[in-house]
Amino acid sequence: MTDRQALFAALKQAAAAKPAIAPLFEQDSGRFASFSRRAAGLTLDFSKTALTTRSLGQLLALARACDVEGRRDAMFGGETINNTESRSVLHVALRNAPDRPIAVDGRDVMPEVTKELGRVCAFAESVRSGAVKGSGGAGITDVVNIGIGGSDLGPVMATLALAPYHDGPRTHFVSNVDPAHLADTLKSLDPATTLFIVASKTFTTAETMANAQAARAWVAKALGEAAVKDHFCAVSTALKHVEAFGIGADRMFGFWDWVGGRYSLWSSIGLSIVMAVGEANFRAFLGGARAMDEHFRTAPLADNLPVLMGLVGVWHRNGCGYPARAVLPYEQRLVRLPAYLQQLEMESNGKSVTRDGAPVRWPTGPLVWGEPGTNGQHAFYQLLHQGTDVIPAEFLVGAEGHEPDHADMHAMLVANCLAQSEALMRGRTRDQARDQLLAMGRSEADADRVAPHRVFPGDRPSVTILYRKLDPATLGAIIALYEHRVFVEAAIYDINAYDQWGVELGKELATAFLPLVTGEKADAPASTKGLAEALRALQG
Ligand SMILES: O=P(O)(O)OC[C@H]1O[C@H](O)[C@H](O)[C@@H](O)[C@@H]1O
Repeated sequence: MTDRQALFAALKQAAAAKPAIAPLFEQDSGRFASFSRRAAGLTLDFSKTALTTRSLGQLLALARACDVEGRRDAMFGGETINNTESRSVLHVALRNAPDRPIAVDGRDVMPEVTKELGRVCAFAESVRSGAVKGSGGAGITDVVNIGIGGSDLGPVMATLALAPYHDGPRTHFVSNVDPAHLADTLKSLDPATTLFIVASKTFTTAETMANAQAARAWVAKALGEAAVKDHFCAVSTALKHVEAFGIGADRMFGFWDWVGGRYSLWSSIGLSIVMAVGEANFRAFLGGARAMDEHFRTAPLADNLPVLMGLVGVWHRNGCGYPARAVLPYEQRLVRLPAYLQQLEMESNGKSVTRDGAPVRWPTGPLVWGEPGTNGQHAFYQLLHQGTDVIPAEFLVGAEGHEPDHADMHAMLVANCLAQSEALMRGRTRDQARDQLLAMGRSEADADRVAPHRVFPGDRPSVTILYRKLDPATLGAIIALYEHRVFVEAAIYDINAYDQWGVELGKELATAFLPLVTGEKADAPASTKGLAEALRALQG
């Protein structure tokens, strides 16, 4: 058995003796080349970390000891690696070449995957062309995806990311059970030209069902009950529930229990994406992910982008003890990437027991958060540069934008991205701060007083992901890179990344507390009763 505790202890030891990052570039002029790798149109630069050839070697040995390759092959081979739900984990099948079989329980899933993708694309294209009409004969101008979690975040993130490729109906997303979300969305829509996609793997999620019923009532009120069938379609694994809602099998698009919710945007859950950007772009998106899958499956560990990104994550979390990481896309259209990654990474690797149910004895997934640059620079970067915690940063930036008339602004964007990783690493000493103040004409006394506030400790690590342009294939490769990075970290932590029992307790209590909130029931735990009573007292 792998003695992970000993391996993590050794990693901590190595991290305790880690060198300062900036001088590593002085000692080795080839550091960028040695500590960056390219695949599937992406370049991963991890040279601005404290990793050395030696500590990287140690991390690669850790990956081997934890059998990352064996686990990876088990996933691609359709084995039941989600052991608490007894399921395979096969989002990779959704973008696999149709002629390469992947078997679950001895049966090739590729024919059904290919067929369902064909149905999704055909339906989306007929909505886009105007062939699918509303009940009154008008074409569809607006599509509203009703879903939450994995049935929302992926499509939201991807449709925003691919805005330059939109040539279909406008897409909207309603997720929150707060009725404000639906109300604000419907305000500008015409029921006669609106199509709702009810997206839910289980078709039992309370928020989604409440929003779907409210949307259904909105359509029925405006157009009559008979119109509902023309204004709804569904994406789910639960045909019976979909039929009970009143959506026919021809308007239901399926997927399978071996697709986790947070890994599902490649499946029929991507219907809203196809509506927005069309079949060819969606297939290019799948193609980008497929290229990353091929790379992850076949490249040696030392050249393997998801493996290296996972190892950098483990180095920072378990070696250096950093509690969080920031995702900082210098790409406005990736505005929802951090939220998407929060679900992908934190719902997958926010676990405290090993696959066998024993308490883990090492930290698992970190807190993930972020915002696009340059906006974040004018908000929270202060803490990244001068706060008391070191928070490794992950920058993403493209060589080109989609606005050729504004290449000058794109150049500013890129310069800011490069400046931030350099500033985090380089820092500024007290003497440098003092000299700068003197050069600005401040008195010696003033310079002495202010200099400590202008010190940047530096030596703060980052990785940078570079790409040519955020096109569909590139987005696919980026998302697949992050998915496999989660996989690598989970393999090293020996946890099951594919269940999410931690979301259950709150849901159970919400159901139990509803009568308390509506005033039908008075007894409740003392800790909650006071809040419920105070809220009721505040009601107008
Ligand atoms: O797609 P659904 O079945 O409606 O599930 C939507 C979401 O809800 C759950 O609470 C899970 O935490 C998520 O992993 C899931 O994506």
